[in-house]
Amino acid sequence: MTDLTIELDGIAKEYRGGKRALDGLTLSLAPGLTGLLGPNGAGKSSLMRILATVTRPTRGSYRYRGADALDRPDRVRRELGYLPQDFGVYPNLTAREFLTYLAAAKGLSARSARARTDQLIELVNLTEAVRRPLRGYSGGMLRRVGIAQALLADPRVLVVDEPTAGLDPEERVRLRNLLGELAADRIVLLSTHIVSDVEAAAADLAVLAHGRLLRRGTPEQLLRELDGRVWETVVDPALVPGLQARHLVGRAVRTGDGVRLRVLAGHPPTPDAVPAAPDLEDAYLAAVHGAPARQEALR
Ligand SMILES: Nc1ncnc2c1ncn2[C@@H]1O[C@H](COP(=O)(O)OP(=O)(O)OP(=O)(O)O)[C@@H](O)[C@H]1O
Repeated sequence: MTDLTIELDGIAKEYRGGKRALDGLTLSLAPGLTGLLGPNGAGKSSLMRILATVTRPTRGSYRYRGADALDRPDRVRRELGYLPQDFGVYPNLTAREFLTYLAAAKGLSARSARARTDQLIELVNLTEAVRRPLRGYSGGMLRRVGIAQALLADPRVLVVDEPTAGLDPEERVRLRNLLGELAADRIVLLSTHIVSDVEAAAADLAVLAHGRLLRRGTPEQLLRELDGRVWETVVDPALVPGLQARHLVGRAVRTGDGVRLRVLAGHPPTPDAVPAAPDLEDAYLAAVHGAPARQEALR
């Protein structure tokens, strides 16, 4: 069988009215969990809709398992599960009714629809809630229903758009773990604008902003780019705007004697600044706001 790969090359997406959501994006994906990180409006949903063949790019090529996916979207659809950001359910149906209905709509026979639905309900841990109408489900439970529907046809690729939005911390962790497990033998692409969503689970990160891929690599690679460039300093609140004008300033925490800031800079931003170990929040900030990475890291 052909290797499970996705290759996007020079993908651009312009919407009517001239809005350019993607601007020459090149990205390849292999089995495992890839975290697609980017601020609101970065183009994440546009990219995911293109992958799911819901929309076509204005330019560029999309290959799935080596074959042209834009020519034959049906081949991709058969093997790709997609959870859109605005996934809606029928509130009066139970999870089992809803999933069985969708399975039938996908062409599964009644018997395999029932069997697959039961299997997925167990996989996403909704067994106890399965007899209750969806209107009573929490945000996290509804996302798990969404993941289950994306898995109905046992896809090789799973594309999930901001699945952790609106979830409480416990639900986030559970969903991340589930996606991590599913990525053992699938391509899983998870978009988010929250670094901690992908910090623990994704060994592969892609940072997108303004329709462009700004960084790609393992968390360790992204962190290494910032070695020696992250500082912590405690300053009087009145000095914060001045520092922000000169440097990229990350997290700020009020302390008894001022504000503790993380600052990204090539030299100590204040006389008493101390070096700090870079974390992924810093790396994300640096990527999105264009702090210069060390030259060798960019090659
Ligand atoms: N159907 C559309 N028509 C016109 N503009 C669009 C359309 N869909 C998205 N856009 C615009 O394209 C840009 C990228 O949007 P997209 O939804 O892909 O980004 P995103 O990273 O998913 O952001 P968010 O997290 O806010 O959804 C935004 O400026 C958005 O307003």
